[in-house]
Amino acid sequence: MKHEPHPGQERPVADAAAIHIEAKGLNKAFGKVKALEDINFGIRNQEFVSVLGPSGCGKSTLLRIVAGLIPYESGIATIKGEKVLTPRPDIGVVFQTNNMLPWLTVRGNVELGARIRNMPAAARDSAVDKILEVMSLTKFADAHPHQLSGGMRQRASIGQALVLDPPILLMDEPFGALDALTRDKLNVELLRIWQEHRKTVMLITHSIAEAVFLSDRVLVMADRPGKIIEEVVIDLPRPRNAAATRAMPKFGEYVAYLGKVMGVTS
Ligand SMILES: Nc1ncnc2c1ncn2[C@@H]1O[C@H](COP(=O)(O)OP(=O)(O)OP(=O)(O)O)[C@@H](O)[C@H]1O
Repeated sequence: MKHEPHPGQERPVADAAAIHIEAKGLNKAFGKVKALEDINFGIRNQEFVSVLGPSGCGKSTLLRIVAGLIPYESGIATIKGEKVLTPRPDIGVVFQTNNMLPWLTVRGNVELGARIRNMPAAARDSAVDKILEVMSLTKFADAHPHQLSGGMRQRASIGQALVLDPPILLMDEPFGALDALTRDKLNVELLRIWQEHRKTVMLITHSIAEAVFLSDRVLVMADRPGKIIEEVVIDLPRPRNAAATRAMPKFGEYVAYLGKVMGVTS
């Protein structure tokens, strides 16, 4: 695997080269189904890495292992050098179907993590206000989930994950259930948040264009058993802008190359 720094990548903080998320020789089976075999990768502090692959290749399994949500058989997964055993407060997780409780308002849902961690009320209120603003949900703070559009619900889910300001964000197809236009808009919002707050991000996606637009690096998985078969450094300049970045010839070249690797284009 290639972990050396690459051109076009700004590293503003001193420990930016530190590996935040790492897997070495990771294996996972569900009964006779070998979901993951010999997975090796590292994600650096503040790096944005996407994982692409066909349905069933083990992407969600990998993310859940890194999140400390499911056990694994052999090899090791680490966060900041510590073996992953259980969920950690320095990791925010966003899933495809949102985790919002229907009887709570948007504010009530977004502040859940802060309440569970016993954040003092004043700090909690100001953290939630800030997140609602960042996610453009201030006007909907008192609405209930069923009153929101799909895109707004996913923004609220991202808000839930961000409220404790975790340095690491794991996202499992967060925009998979949305229409293409809403998805493009949320891609731009996610990029803005990442550019402002610089988190270490692992994003699972089925969209090649989404992966190229957002990422510093893309890992491609194949199935049966789930393996990483390719790693592509996305050397597009940052900050990225939807129209300008997508119009770059290099953007099209990355999309075409990844399509070829995944067998979706000839
Ligand atoms: N709890 C489970 N019990 C049994 N088998 C499972 C379980 N979770 C996942 N699997 C199997 O492990 C393999 C990998 O599943 P996983 O959900 O990680 O794939 P994925 O790449 O995320 O798929 P998708 O893109 O469709 O979400 C599949 O064959 C799946 O059927």
